[in-house]
Amino acid sequence: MLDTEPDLSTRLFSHIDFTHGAVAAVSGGSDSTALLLLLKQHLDRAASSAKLLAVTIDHGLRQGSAAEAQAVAKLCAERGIAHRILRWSGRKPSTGLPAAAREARYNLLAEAARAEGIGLIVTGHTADDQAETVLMRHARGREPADMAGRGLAGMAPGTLYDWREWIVRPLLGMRRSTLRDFLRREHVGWADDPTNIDEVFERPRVRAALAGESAGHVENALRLAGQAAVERRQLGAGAADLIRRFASQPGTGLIRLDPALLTAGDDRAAIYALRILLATAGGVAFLPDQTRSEALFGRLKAGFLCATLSRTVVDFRRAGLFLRREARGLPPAATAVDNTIWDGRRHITLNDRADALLIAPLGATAARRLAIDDEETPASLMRAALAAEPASRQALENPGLPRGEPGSPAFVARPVVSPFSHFLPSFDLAPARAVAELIGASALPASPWGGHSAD
Ligand SMILES: Nc1ncnc2c1ncn2[C@@H]1O[C@H](COP(=O)(O)OP(=O)(O)OP(=O)(O)O)[C@@H](O)[C@H]1O
Repeated sequence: MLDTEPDLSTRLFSHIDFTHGAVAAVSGGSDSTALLLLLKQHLDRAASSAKLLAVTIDHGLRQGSAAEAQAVAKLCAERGIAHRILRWSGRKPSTGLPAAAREARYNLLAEAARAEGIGLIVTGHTADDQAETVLMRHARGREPADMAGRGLAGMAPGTLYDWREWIVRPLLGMRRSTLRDFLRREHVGWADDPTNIDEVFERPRVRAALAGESAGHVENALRLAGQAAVERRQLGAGAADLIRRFASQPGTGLIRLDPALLTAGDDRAAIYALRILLATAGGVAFLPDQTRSEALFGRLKAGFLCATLSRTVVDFRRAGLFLRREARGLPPAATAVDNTIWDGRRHITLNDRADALLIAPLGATAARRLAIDDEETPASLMRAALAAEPASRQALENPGLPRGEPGSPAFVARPVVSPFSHFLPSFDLAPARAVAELIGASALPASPWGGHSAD
């Protein structure tokens, strides 16, 4: 081994907090195999008590995947690394297979981490993957105004999964060729996934195109991503600041924006804040379209209105600018499932698991019976927001039960920051934190970078 290699693993991992261990996602390809060996080297030297679990997902999608997983198991056994193979046993869709496989993979990795009390998953995404991602997004050119600030930032160094586990990508600044050189020196082989060169798919096409370009082409793409990431973080910090200064929550499900937001002076950040709040109030995973959000912002500047965007009613009147979930398209009454998200907005925790509990929107009739004692906010708005909150059917039908708030003692409905509750790229930490504080969502888990800021 070259003398420089301990420096390499220190450089890659020393800013990450491994106190609570790590799951290494190892497919058996060159990148994640190198990731595993470099991480093991680092932990042996710097954090020998930290738990390391390598996990390989066998998607069962091509011949040979089980053998590749076994090869990783063998390598791990030789190196004294705990390893698990997890199979994707769910239904395989006929369209959108790569996305479904990715979703299943992250879910299995997160479950494995949770089972071991580990809050950190590391993946082997490289600078080459980053360049491909940026070029693909560039080529698609969707929503140019938005992509300039967000999508072109590429993959974030970290992503919070389900508001719980951090997925960290320590190799994002490393070229694949460097990692392969490392493996060759270590005399460790790797598997080549044939789908990586199957040009039916977009990523392999971009990969092949990049292989024919000079190194400068990749560097340009990475520089572009770096600049876009800085812009995205700045925009997020600006939006977070505006949310803290101008947004409040007068009642459950109701967000009030001080109209001074419209003239605060930073329209880009205000529109970004508005988009995040619209998605949150509506329980939508994606931010509303940039162009429509800009148009809405322009109309708000012009005066009072009532409009709907992203399943959210935007009601601007003398008393203020209010956002709430529209009444249309709420989930029908259904048996509550513990630890699930209701309507994209509320995390449901059941207190009493013995009984089948029916949850339905509270509805306008029941909301009308609730006592509202808020002098500043129109009671009709408070009630309209409460009508879209989850309530147990039992509580609704039993007039003897106490009123005042929807819900029931049988479950807790905790707000979630909808656009970031499943995947929160570290670029967007600041606005996610500001919205979580605003709506009373759970606090974010500690950052994997400890005192360093790599987000
Ligand atoms: N079968 C697998 N088992 C475990 N980890 C995997 C598997 N496939 C991919 N990974 C992890 O994901 C990283 C990226 O892999 P790859 O680029 O093939 O996936 P991707 O579909 O682009 O993933 P992503 O959606 O996260 O970008 C790998 O370096 C590895 O850490």
